[in-house]
Amino acid sequence: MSTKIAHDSSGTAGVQPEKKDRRLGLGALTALVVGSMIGGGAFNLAADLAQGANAGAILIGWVITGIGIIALGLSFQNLTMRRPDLDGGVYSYARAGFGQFVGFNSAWGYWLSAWLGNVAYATLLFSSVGYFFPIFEGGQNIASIIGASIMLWLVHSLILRGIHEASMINIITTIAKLVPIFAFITITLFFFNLDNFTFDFWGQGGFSWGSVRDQVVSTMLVTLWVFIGVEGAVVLSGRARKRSDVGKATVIGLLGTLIIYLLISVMSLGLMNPENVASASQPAMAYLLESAVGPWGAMLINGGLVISVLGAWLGWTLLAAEIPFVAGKDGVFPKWFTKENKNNAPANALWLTNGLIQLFLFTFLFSDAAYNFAFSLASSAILIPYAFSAFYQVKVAKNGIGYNAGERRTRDLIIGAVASIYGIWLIYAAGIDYLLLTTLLYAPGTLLYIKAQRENGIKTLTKTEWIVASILTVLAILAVVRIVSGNISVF
Ligand SMILES: NC(=[NH2+])NCCC[C@H](N)C(=O)O
Repeated sequence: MSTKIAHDSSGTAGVQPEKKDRRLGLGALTALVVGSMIGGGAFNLAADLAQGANAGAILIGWVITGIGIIALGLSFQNLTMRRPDLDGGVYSYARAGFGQFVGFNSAWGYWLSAWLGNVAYATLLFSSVGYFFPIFEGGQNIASIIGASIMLWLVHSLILRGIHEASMINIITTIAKLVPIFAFITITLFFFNLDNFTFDFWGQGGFSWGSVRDQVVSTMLVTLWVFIGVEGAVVLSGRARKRSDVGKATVIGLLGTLIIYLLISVMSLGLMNPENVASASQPAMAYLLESAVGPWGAMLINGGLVISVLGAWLGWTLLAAEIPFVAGKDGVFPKWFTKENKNNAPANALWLTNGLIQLFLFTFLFSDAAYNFAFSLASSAILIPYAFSAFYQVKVAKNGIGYNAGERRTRDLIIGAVASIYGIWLIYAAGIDYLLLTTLLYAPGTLLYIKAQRENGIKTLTKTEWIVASILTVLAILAVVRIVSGNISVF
């Protein structure tokens, strides 16, 4: 993954700093865009989808996600073009369009999602390591927590020393993830059994609107999770050698990723019936391939996963520290977050981020589906920054912000509208429980916002800010009540 947030320390990177002006052809660019979205989610995708849905609903889920994500991706691309001055990443659109408080919450949500995603990566990583070293089996036992903690602080110290993502690391991890995934798709093609795929196609023995709707809804946080990173992927398209390739690379990259995900889920359901896919051990892709070709299949996938997730972990840690750092510089987060060490690493932001990850690693002990829980939270948390970016796209197109006089804007308006509808639909689909949990994570943010505003010389919240903050707090309390009373099963 990669982002447009440029940290002003590129000259001091410990590992080859990436050249800013490296231009790419369409092929290389597409690989980069695809590779930046695929991290770990792909490797357990089939099981995560099959847990709540059968083939028919899964296909519908992909159609909705495809339309929504492409609209969102194109919105990000358009916003990059119309507002080149906003280089703080995703949250800066929310702020430009809807003010400081919305900007703050978008940065907060994006940050939450970034590190919660790494919690998910930790358990996924160790479930794969557990294939080779059974002591870690399952990826969420005490050994895995210790292993993940060591990894966490290793990455931490590397970043404190000033390491950046190097293009070499990107190339290696991109190959390491794409080769096993393509191998999986190609091999399972030969084992595809239409009877498996059509088995109980609509679930519950036949089609019914209510059941299919519920199934589709159940896939939405999963399909979103695997597309997180789309905002950074789009920015990569800007590195096209030819100007005309920028838009093409975005669409081809997004469609390519969609097709890969679609094939992973379809091929898995062709291999065995939905119940068996759903109950495959984590990471499902490894065990599905093993069932077809024997142990080397699992080795290939698990090996690829380990490299892929390590790369993504590093990338998302850099980003997770970068978000509050940049927001701090913009006065949206407290100044505390802007502290750098002598290697120009955002030290305070990094310590807080990794400290929280460490804390959340302990939840593995109480959880029986740690990976699922963590990525669902990461997906829910990112809804605010994504939705407000989509809303801003509508605003930009409607008011002609950054457009030449007389330039046509209808297409962009439609794209923004579709992305906005997708965003709102996701909020509905996330379900009340995840929304309540998310408010629990958003509510404490308000305290930081108040601090940041004080530093800006603004002593009181505005009336709207009070109202929103109060609603958040009430919902957060409700979340706690429901957790304590056992109505939301967190673990
Ligand atoms: N650490 C994170 N926040 N990762 C989010 C990116 C998830 C990515 N799309 C994946 O499938 O793995």
